[in-house]
Amino acid sequence: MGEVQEVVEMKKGGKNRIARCESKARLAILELAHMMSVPMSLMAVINLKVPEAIWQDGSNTPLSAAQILDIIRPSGGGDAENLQRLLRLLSSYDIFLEHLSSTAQRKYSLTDVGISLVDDDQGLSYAYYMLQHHQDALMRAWPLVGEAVEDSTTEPFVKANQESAIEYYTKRPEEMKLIHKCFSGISIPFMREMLQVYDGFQGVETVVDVGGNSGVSLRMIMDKYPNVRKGINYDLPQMLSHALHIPGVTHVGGNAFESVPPGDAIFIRWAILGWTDEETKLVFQNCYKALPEYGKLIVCDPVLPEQTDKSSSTKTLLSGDVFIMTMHTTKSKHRTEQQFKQLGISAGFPRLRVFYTDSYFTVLEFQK
Ligand SMILES: C[S@@+](CC[C@H](N)C(=O)[O-])C[C@H]1O[C@@H](n2cnc3c(N)ncnc32)[C@H](O)[C@@H]1O
Repeated sequence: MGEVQEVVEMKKGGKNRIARCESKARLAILELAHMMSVPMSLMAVINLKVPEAIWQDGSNTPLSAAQILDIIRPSGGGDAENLQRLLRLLSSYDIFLEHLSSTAQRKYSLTDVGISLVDDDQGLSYAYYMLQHHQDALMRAWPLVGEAVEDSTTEPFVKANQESAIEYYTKRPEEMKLIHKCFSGISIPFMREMLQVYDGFQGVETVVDVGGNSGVSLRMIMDKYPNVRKGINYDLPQMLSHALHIPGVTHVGGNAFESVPPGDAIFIRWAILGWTDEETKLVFQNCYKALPEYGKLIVCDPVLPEQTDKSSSTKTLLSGDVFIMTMHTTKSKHRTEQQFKQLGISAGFPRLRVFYTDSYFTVLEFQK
């Protein structure tokens, strides 16, 4: 049998189909099957405070697993060989940089990705996003993801935990604290970068941040734009417990599905993904009512590409979409630019300008 004929037979499902499956395809499946080792190992090194042990206030000196163990367990104990196994795996995912000596001794420093896990001077880092995404309640919901297909009336999180995420976390202040740290840890670096390139807050006096949480985005907007003299941080009452004291900012508890306070510009960052199309339309209509003529609704949300390619940004956006389907309502979602445009039009916003300022979040400016 010729080679082409063999491939045709294989694709048709001949009896030796699996045996003849290309080695690249077999490897791809094994990589996916082992994928869980990656986030779990990353969680382990974060919990063991390995990034801080290597970072040491910026020295980032390469250390062996045994040296790291001496720092994280000063009273002794621990298994250096097993720690090294985690470090090797995570080096292959660009968290650590492996330094292999001629005597086969391995040492590890942090890459840029690894450095993003170390707390900054405000006590924030990307580690909290990682920790929050693997909290126990979420880990209980993951095995039920397929049920979002079979019965989309109840989200997997509720099936696993018998209550919605907001009800669950409101009762657990320690876990809620982690969520707030996760939000700020993600939002501050994004806002810093966005404010360098997006100037849509010029000439605006009052900004309402819908779903603003701690108010940290408003603080950064007002620091950069002194013309914004009044900020209203509008969030669900139970989410305002960690609101910051910021001169010029009033924290208002309320539900955007019911109403939105008036302002010259309304900002909604990283909240729409948690809403269904109907809920988003409702909030957009409330924003439309709350804005003056030519007022702006400025949205920052993940925006899906139309084409499904294999880039890491597409993979991250699509895996985030499945996360939201599992943990929020099954019909909350990441959207394409076209879907956002249609939602804007359905609520009365005729114009949309899109600014791709970051590889994950996009700025969408709807004008009344
Ligand atoms: C992922 S967090 C983002 C927080 C903040 N905007 C940021 O970028 O860090 C989403 C926020 O939207 C708020 N939110 C969700 N639904 C809301 C609603 N119906 N009305 C007001 N706020 C809401 C949540 O309480 C939460 O604080």
